Order: sequence, then structure tokens, then C-alpha cells
Amino acid sequence: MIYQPGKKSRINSVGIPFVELRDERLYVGNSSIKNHDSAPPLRTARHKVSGPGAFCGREPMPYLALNIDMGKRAVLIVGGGKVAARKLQTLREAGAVVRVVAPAVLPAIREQEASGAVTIRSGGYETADLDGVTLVVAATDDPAVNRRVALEAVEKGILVSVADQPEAGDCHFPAVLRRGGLEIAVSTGGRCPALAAEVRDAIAGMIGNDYADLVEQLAADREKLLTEGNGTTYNKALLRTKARCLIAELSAPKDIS
Ligand SMILES: C[C@@]1(CC(=O)O)c2cc3[nH]c(cc4nc(cc5[nH]c(cc(n2)[C@H]1CCC(=O)O)[C@@](C)(CC(=O)O)[C@@H]5CCC(=O)O)C(CC(=O)O)=C4CCC(=O)O)c(CCC(=O)O)c3CC(=O)O
Ligand SMILES: NC(=O)C1=CN([C@@H]2O[C@H](COP(=O)(O)OP(=O)(O)OC[C@H]3O[C@@H](n4cnc5c(N)ncnc54)[C@H](O)[C@@H]3O)[C@@H](O)[C@H]2O)C=CC1
Repeated sequence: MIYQPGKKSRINSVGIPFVELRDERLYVGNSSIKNHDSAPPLRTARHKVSGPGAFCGREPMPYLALNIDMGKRAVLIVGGGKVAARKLQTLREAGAVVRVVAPAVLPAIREQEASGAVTIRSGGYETADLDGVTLVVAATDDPAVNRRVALEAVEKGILVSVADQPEAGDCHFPAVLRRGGLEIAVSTGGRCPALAAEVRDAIAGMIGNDYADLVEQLAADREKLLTEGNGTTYNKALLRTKARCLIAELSAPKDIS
């Protein structure tokens, strides 16, 4: 089916033609996806008045993009389901020491206990679970528990990311692309995570593994330059120019004859 502007067509609540929710199934073109969610299809928009993500004029107030070395930091994940497993993976990749607390934990999480980088306490969340952690991720399927975790963390000055009520916390996870030492993080500030993931995937098609070599090569050049003491202005001009040239080389069509 082709969308023809002006012709009568089925339009869903977000204005995508030929996508329709009917009898618990999502119809997209000729195929359909089962809707497993029991939640009502509509929810009220969040109208934030203060804090990151709040609106200042037309633009949402930006978050601070900051790369944190989590190697020496303890993190608590409250919940042991699918979302907790994804956040655990991300946190472990960043070297964090993670504690998980939940009455039921997925095998994918349980299996990681043997590595020593994850400890698991079976049971419901308790305030004492927050002791000594830098960051807490509230990812249970109980909104009241997630909210309690958020309130208690904020009170104690602990950073908190809340899976179902991001506005109750103060940070969130972006969609990330890694090419060796190059990291690209994409965020919509919680407004549409699926878009962040799609943008990341689109960038992945443009930024290949060659970029990992670029980082290595330029980092070695820079290391050498810093020992030569030519000054920041000189180093900046040289490294920016070389980076630009190498990127152009990667983008140029290859002669494979
Ligand atoms: C605020 C934030 C807090 C946080 O950090 O968790 C948050 C919140 C929520 N996500 C929800 C749903 C979905 N999240 C994803 C996917 C991802 N979500 C991620 C981050 C974030 N999600 C943070 C904002 C990041 C930003 O905006 O840029 C990614 C990028 C990174 C990661 O998770 O590591 C990861 C990409 C994974 C990858 O790498 O591919 C998909 C799509 C998919 O799975 O493909 C869906 C289904 C479609 C949809 O609903 O949008 C819901 C509703 C839950 C419900 O329906 O009950 C909430 C709660 C709410 O919005 O209230
Ligand atoms: N931020 C994001 O990227 C996304 C967030 N969500 C939201 O994340 C939440 C979790 O989703 P899933 O992982 O799919 O759920 P799930 O049902 O797979 O797991 C829920 C987990 O919470 C645990 N739990 C329940 N009560 C608890 C308590 N008192 N203390 C500690 N743990 C407790 C359960 O034992 C279970 O391990 C939901 O609210 C969902 O709406 C869903 C999709 C994406």
C-alpha cells in the first residue's frame, strides 16, 4: 500500500499512515505485531516545570553530557527483569560494580554473579540497599517502588535513573555506538528512546570500524605532540587538520580496480 496524501486513509494516534492498533494487534502495512501491553493505550503528556528536561521556551533544557569512569563506583539496580538486564549490561561494560536487589531475577542476570562483578540480594527493595552507591537504577515493574527508590535516592544525594518515570530521577541512559575508543551517545532526553536507538543505528551505517583505527592513530600522534611542547594552538591546528583529512579519506570512494 502506498500513502497518498489527501486520500482517505487509516492514520494512528501519532499520524503514521497504515499503522493501526486493532484487537490488541498492531497492523503495519500487511503485517501485524501482537500488543502484549495491558496498559491503557493513551497516557497524559508530562509537563515538566523544573529540572533537566523541563521546557525553557520551545527547547527542552539540555542535560549534562558527561562521561563517567564507573570503575571505582558501586551501582544498585532495583529489579531483576528485562530492563534491569539491559542496564546491567551497559553498567558492566563501563566497569561498574553492580548490586541487584529483586525478589525474582532473570537467569541472564543470575549467571553473572559468578564473575564477581555482580552481587544479588533476593528480596524486595530496602532503604539500606542504597548504602555506598553512587548511582541507582529503579527498574521494577511496580511504579510505587520505583518512586520510593527515586525519592530516597534524591534525599541522600545519590544519582537515580527511573525506568518508568524518568522525571522522578535525574539521569538516564542514552543509545550508544562504540568503535574502539570512539563513543557516540544519542539521547532524546527521555522524549522518544526508540528514536535515539534508530538515530544510533543510522549513525552506525556511516561510522565504520575504521574509526577505531583512527582513534588509535591520532591518539598516538597526540601523545607524541604533547611531549614535544609545541603549545596548544599548534597541536589543535595540526590534530584537527589531520583528523579532518583522515575522515575525508575514509569517506572517499575506494578504488578497488
Ligand atoms: C528516560 C529513559 C530512562 C532510562 O534510562 O531507562 C527511558 C525511558 C523509557 N523507555 C521506555 C520504552 C522504550 N525504551 C526503549 C529503548 C531504550 N531506552 C533507552 C533509554 C531510555 N528509556 C531513557 C531515555 C533515553 C532517550 O530518550 O534518549 C535506551 C536508549 C538506552 C538503554 O536502555 O540503555 C534504549 C535503546 C536500546 C538500544 O540500545 O537499542 C524502547 C525501544 C526499544 O526497546 O527498541 C522502548 C519502547 C518504545 C517506547 O515506549 O518508546 C519507556 C516506556 C516503558 C513502558 O512502556 O512501560 C520509558 C519510560 C517513559 O518514557 O516514561
Ligand atoms: N527505561 C526503559 O528503557 C524501559 C522501561 N520500561 C519500564 O521498566 C519497568 C521494568 O520493566 P521490565 O524489566 O520489562 O519488567 P519485568 O517484569 O521483566 O521485571 C520486573 C522486576 O521487578 C522486580 N520487582 C518487583 N517488585 C520489586 C521490589 N519491591 N523490589 C525489587 N524488585 C522488585 C521483579 O522481581 C522483576 O525482577 C516497567 O515499569 C516498564 O514499564 C519498559 C521498557 C523500556
